[in-house]
Amino acid sequence: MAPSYQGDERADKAVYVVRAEGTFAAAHYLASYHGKCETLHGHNYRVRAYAAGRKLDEGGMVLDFGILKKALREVLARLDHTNLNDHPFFQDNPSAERIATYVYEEMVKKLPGTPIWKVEVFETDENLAVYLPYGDTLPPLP
Ligand SMILES: Nc1nc2c(c(=O)[nH]1)N=C([C@H](O)[C@H](O)COP(=O)(O)OP(=O)(O)OP(=O)(O)O)CN2
Ligand SMILES: [Zn+2]
Repeated sequence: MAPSYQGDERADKAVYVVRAEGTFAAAHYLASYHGKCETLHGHNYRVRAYAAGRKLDEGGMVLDFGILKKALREVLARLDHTNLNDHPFFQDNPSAERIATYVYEEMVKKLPGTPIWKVEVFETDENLAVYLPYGDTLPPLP
């Protein structure tokens, strides 16, 4: 059955979003921070990556969850049980924001051409950083 909006202006704007989630455990400290986070400690990070698209394939999918999940888990596996301060990308301040940026950059390398909309990094259940590479717009969608 055709979507109910077919033929009106929403047909050009409608977007599908799919999300994958993964976790990793890592140590870090924030070298430029003045407080308890400047000493070495650890987190169980939860990371969500979102991909977007306007069109569904013949299987009715914008992107197979499995493809997104595999890429995310491969990226997170490289961070799991490491000291994030050893990783040059984080410049001795592995904030949740920098981790979100890193995950985005690595996801784009693994899934070229797949529009990654945003990456969320939960340091704890309460502490969340979000990276929106295209700000308040969507990435270019095919
Ligand atoms: N914008 C950001 N702020 C902070 C980050 C960050 O990545 N981005 N990170 C930290 C520290 O990593 C710290 O471990 C977590 O912060 P904080 O909430 O202060 O500490 P707790 O999780 O232990 O929470 P309590 O409420 O104090 O128990 C700091 N800021
Ligand atoms: Zn921390």
